Amino acid sequence: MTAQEMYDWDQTAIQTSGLSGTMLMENAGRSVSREVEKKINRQQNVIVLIGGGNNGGDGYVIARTLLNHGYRVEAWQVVPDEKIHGDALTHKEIFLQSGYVVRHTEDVSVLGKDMQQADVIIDCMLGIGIKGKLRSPISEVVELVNEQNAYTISIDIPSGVPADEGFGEFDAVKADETVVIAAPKMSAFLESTSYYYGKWTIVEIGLPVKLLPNPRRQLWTKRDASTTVPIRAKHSHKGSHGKGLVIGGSYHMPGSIAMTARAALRSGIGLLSIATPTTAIPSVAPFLQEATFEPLPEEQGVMMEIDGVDWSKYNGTAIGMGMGREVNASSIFQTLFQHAKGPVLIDADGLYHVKDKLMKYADRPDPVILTPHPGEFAHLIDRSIPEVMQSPFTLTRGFAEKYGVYVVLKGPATIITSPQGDQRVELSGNAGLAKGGSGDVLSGVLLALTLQSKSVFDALANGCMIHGLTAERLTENHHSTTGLLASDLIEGLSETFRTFSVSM
Ligand SMILES: NC(=O)C1=CN([C@@H]2O[C@H](COP(=O)(O)OP(=O)(O)OC[C@H]3O[C@@H](n4cnc5c(N)ncnc54)[C@H](O)[C@@H]3O)[C@@H](O)[C@H]2O)[C@@H](O)CC1
Ligand SMILES: [K+]
Repeated sequence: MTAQEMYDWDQTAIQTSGLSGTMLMENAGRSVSREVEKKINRQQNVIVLIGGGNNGGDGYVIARTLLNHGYRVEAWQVVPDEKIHGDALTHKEIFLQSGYVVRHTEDVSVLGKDMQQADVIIDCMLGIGIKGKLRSPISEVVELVNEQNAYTISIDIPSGVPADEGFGEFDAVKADETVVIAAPKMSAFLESTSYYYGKWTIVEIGLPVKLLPNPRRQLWTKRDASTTVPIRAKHSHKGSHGKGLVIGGSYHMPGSIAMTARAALRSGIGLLSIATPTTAIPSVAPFLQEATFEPLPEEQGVMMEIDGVDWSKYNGTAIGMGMGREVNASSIFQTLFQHAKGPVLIDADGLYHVKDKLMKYADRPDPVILTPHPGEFAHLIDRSIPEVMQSPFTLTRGFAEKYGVYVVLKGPATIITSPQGDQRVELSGNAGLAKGGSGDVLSGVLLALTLQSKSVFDALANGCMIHGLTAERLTENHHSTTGLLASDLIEGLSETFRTFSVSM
């Protein structure tokens, strides 16, 4: 969610449900404490750092709850008294009237000395209300926190991190973990900000789900996948699972198309054919006994055209992997969009070629799916990679709506956007995927699932999850993130599918 969506949810709840701000703050503090108590023990010295807004108010509830439960806690208010007001002031008073002591000092170095004795720091200085550069004294305290060895748990957001996307430079607490209140904010998913969160978990604080504003963004979970990954019917035949065509490869680059094809086969596609230059076939064929071939006319090892393909045989296509940049793209994409039936997935070199052709073709009745990494997406929209990384949600939504396409923006948090602008974020995977070939594998998984699912959107989210979970599982067992190869992923897919459904 964005900060504004959070405030709207909060306000609607308070105005219409009868819940008050102080009740929600009590709930938040208690839910967070329950989570924090899993990580700390009563011998440890805990410091709660309290700022001037409602994040600080949560801090007062957390400090009181932990003290009531017998933990060793010091509550440090890091802003002057006049900054504390509203619900936060109410909870400060409850804290004091419970017989507990608030510490504050004009001199940050006194707090610094105290922090050196701390085993755990709970950071409740700033949440979604941060505006602009950090001001004193919080700026100094943030610096101090980051110098300590203490285990740091931030509440809602590591203090200093902006809630929303679109921000550049900032200073912030580097948390070991973050307990997120009610719903993850956009910055939990961006490469430049997610690092500050450490590991994060979400706590529920009693905001009525029915009053949730619809952000049209959803975190895709295993539970979502388990109800939507296609189940193979007992009496199905090969034709019911899709007849896919993958177009790509070249004499010098035959491997990527082979990986896409093999991944599609391992993801349950019914029939698969590979359209690739004639001279590339001998090097690809031995890995793909289950596939058939559409030999393409070529010049110097790259495909020239795809006019000879028998389109009536296929109901879905993936194009681009290893096709090279020297091809006659205009002719190839014209033929493709004129004749290909069913979904068309465009990846890798295909994305390079399709840039100025999208306007013309995206109004086809069947879905078009683009699967760029940030570099490829930056090229597509004429922006820099840092700009893409700073605002991936807004930029992909704008693009998908403009061209009427699905976009799968790949990364540690993969963002999947529908032509209507609905978005899903998928978080599985690890550094083992940051290698050549893993994108080719993903394309194959996505093509196969798209042809077997009722919903393209579900297929894309599930495909990303299965791909990522496979990497996680393989690196837990035999492999390392260093040594994991894209081809290992393909062989690992089968096992991942087993975990998802009984008869897939
Ligand atoms: N439904 C909700 O949204 C709920 C939110 N709660 C908490 O409330 C937080 C939001 O509260 P607020 O809106 O009061 O915002 P914050 O508590 O995040 O911050 C506002 C305070 O920070 C100061 N500040 C802003 N920018 C600063 C900067 N650059 N340097 C130094 N100080 C700065 C402001 O002067 C103000 O005192 C959430 O993050 C969450 O922790 C909970 O209390 C429960 C309910
Ligand atoms: K915080």
